[in-house]
Amino acid sequence: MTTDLRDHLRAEFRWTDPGEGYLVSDRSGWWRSPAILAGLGDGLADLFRADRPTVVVSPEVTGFLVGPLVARALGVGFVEAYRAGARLPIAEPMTWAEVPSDHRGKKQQLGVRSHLIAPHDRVLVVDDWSATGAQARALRSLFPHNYVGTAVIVNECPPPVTAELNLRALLTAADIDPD
Ligand SMILES: O=P(O)(O)OC[C@H]1O[C@H](OP(=O)(O)OP(=O)(O)O)[C@H](O)[C@@H]1O
Repeated sequence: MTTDLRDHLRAEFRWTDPGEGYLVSDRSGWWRSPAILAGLGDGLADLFRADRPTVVVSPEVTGFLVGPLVARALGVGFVEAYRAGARLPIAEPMTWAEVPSDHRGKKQQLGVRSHLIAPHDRVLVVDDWSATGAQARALRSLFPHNYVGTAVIVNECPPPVTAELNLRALLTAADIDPD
């Protein structure tokens, strides 16, 4: 099944050329595909099932789409990690982490509602993509003793970052190479 899922992910991914000297990823075909949507939760969950996560945490906004699929596949709950300044302030107490510099070189803050992660929780971070590992590293810093690893669809991080963050992925950069 995972081989099928990987094939579908490769087939439905596009690079878009906005004409400004760089390509941008178009991941919308993944969500539009019934086969991918049906298989993605289990596909990503299987990367960490043996580690027995008890909760999934994902950064907005695409993580809010992928994370719940994985949580459902694992039979656990889901916690949103919000980007500071992206919306009206959240009323409940939050714990914030600095995101030193993401793949666009922009500083950000990611926060979760403080009461949602318990001391015994085993936290799996889920996202669609890891470019530099900045989101995963920031989230790990919020619960360093609870962090199990990060599951993503595409991992572009170099091996030392992949190992440091225990990143596991369905595709590598080579799978979606535009050349
Ligand atoms: O490994 P990093 O360097 O942290 O980069 C990975 C992040 O980049 C993308 O988010 P993007 O900023 O494109 O926002 P999106 O969630 O709105 O797609 C992706 O969804 C990850 O959250």
